[in-house]
Amino acid sequence: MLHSTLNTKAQIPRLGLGTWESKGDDGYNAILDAFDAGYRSFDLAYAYGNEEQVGRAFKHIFDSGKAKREDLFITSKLWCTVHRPELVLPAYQQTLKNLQLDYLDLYLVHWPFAMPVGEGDFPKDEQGFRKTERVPLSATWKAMEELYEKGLVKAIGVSNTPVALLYELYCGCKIIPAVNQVELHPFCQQPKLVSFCERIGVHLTAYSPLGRSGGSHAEVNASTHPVLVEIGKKHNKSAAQVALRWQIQRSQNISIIPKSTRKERIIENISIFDFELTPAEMEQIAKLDENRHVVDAAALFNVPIFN
Ligand SMILES: NC(=O)C1=CN([C@@H]2O[C@H](COP(=O)(O)OP(=O)(O)OC[C@H]3O[C@@H](n4cnc5c(N)ncnc54)[C@H](OP(=O)(O)O)[C@@H]3O)[C@@H](O)[C@H]2O)C=CC1
Ligand SMILES: O=C1CO[C@H](CO)[C@@H](O)[C@@H]1O
Repeated sequence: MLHSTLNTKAQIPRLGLGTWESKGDDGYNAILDAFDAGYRSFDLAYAYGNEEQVGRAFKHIFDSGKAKREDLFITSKLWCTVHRPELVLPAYQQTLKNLQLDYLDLYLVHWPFAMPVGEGDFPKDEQGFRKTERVPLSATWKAMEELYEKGLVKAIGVSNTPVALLYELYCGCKIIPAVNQVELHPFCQQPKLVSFCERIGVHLTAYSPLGRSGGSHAEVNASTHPVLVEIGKKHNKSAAQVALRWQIQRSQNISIIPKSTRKERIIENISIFDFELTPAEMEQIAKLDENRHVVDAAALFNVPIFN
């Protein structure tokens, strides 16, 4: 497995397993199937509501003697309802407990917006948007820095953080985020964010790298797009594999976390390290960018700072 080096000097695998909507037995089995297929990085979040079964799957792997904790790179995320600084350490400890782990390799602030505590995980305002609360990202970040400085977590980072907010944080913080996890796929390439993160040494993890495979937006389906299908035919690979390989070649500073709970796709998605796209093919894919997001932050939070 290829790795990128984070600004903490830790090595992050270029490919990991996404787990949003990996629920119940499917979620449990996906972790085991991915481990057997060679995945060593796993992207989790409190908000995915599956920490219990994911944690059981890790325990099974460790108990079987097939891997030690240090062989895996495990990421999870601080949810929006616990951004108040005094809630960050308890939230981290709760996640560790749910996952039956002693530490995380990477803990991310899931969104740069806070939501009020005590009203459930997804409080809504009268208009149906996620209800926000005024907690500055810098205050939450200070509490994240404390986790890192106490040695409780190996690296800290952010997610869904656009250039302006990231720059503000970067200028004022003690510990520069190791990672910004954002939406990146052929139809949403975010070139300015990619080059800015490279410049300031913040690694990018590409979420929804298949454009959710048309899950919620049929028009951004990386597993059926004709240009990707055609390129794939030349390499005897699927369109999904071409979309994933493109990100591996696009920048050394990007890792990808495709999600699947189907064993054959879990294997398909990691089988991208035995072929190479030509410069002309890379160029063809670069032209597919439409800045089309499947996760629309403004629609979720009613905070139009993104596009
Ligand atoms: N930080 C954040 O705010 C966010 C983080 N994420 C993270 O990123 C991960 C990946 O993103 P996600 O939104 O899940 O979307 P992906 O782009 O990874 O697409 C997942 C969808 O594609 C299908 N799929 C997977 N592999 C293939 C394939 N080879 N061919 C065809 N279809 C395929 C899956 O179905 P099936 O399972 O049936 O195979 C699933 O419906 C998430 O799971 C999560 O961990 C995602 C969104 C936001
Ligand atoms: O991580 C996530 C998975 O997808 C959700 C729905 O689009 C996002 O809101 C969330 O940030």
